[in-house]
Amino acid sequence: MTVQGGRIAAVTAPGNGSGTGAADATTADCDGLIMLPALVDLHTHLREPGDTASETIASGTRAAAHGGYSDVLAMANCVPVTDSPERVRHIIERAARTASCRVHPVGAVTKGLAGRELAPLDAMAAAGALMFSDDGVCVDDPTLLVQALEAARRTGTLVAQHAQCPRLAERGQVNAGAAAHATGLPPWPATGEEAIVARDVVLAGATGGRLHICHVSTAGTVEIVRWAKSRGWPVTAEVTPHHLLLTDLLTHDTDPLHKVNPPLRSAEDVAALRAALGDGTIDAVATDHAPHTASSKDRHWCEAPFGMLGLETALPVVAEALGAGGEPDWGLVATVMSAGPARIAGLADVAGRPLRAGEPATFTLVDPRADWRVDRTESISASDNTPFHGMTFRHRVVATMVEGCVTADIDHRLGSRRRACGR
Ligand SMILES: NC(=O)N[C@@H](CC(=O)O)C(=O)O
Ligand SMILES: [Zn+2]
Ligand SMILES: [Zn+2]
Repeated sequence: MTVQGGRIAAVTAPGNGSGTGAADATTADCDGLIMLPALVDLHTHLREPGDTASETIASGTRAAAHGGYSDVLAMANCVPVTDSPERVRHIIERAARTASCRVHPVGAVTKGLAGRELAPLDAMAAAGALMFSDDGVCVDDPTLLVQALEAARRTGTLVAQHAQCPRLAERGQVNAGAAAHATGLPPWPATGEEAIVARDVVLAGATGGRLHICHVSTAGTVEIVRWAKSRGWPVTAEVTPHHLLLTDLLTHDTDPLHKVNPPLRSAEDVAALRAALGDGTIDAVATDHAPHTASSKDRHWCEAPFGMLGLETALPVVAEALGAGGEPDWGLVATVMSAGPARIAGLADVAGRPLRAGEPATFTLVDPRADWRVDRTESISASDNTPFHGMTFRHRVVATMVEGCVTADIDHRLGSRRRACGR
């Protein structure tokens, strides 16, 4: 491939020379690597402002670039909450100065994520918010959700719901069933997710406002989303890499590294989630990258916060989950990690583009023979709460380019462009 002026100038077949040879073009030896459109994450927690000990826009987006991402949507549960046009603009301005990938703020649905009063959604959309979510908590009041969905329809945005019924999952810590029995910890039942999703898809259908379901974790939710889509309702859904690979068996050890919302579920749920990605019921993989400091995670399970890292390991984990130890369907991976999320966020003009001449040079390179052993001490994120520590993955992201600028390059294959871009 040849890149010029931030765009793909020519695509050459493997082993077929290096393109145009123009003086200002850069070529790199990528033989044996897989090239994908750079990834788009609908669900990242960057923690800035508020909790910069666990992550900053700079550290989180560096982790994103090393994970193959060109774009992340930054969730609103910062301190202060992203619940005003000023807060949206503040994040856009901070990202312009410090980020290694494009950052798109998510606006809160309710002021302070308190679930009582609608935030100024129209003004936040005008300021650049692409999506609205109270993620971390559920928008429990259906009248507020209806108003938010109406605002989403008016502004061409969408509402992402953290589906967790506050009453049904009130004290929930681990998946209901075997994990709750083995650990003695309070159960977090599938109904706590499914009851909210069933209600909300009806509201999306009634209002015509686009609804996105965050981190789907159960086979029952998959069925509800499938039903909603069959009715033509404006519903999309995401699944996390960890819910595609890990099961609730891991939580039996009560290591808070395995504590996440929603909880890790059963092997049957994992199988249903994989199948739903394959048949299009689930539209996207989203990391729900949730950094937490070592001191906050190094506590008894019940006192530790929910959440795990995701950006740096997402691609290898998804490749493993979908490829069963071999090569996954890379077309499917590109759809669910790049083009699909770009379309949902309204970024399809700039992200998730096909890799052909004339398109932006925005791609990621994957080594399919890396046998990469994840080591939490090498985390690029400011936190290291990965549940994949010590696991070996066949694939590894080795470089990322966004509009011709190198944003990650672990083997220095694309080195010359980094200097040209001043990053
Ligand atoms: N997923 C989590 O377990 N935690 C997230 C919040 C969320 O996504 O619900 C966080 O912000 O830490
Ligand atoms: Zn959530
Ligand atoms: Zn989240």
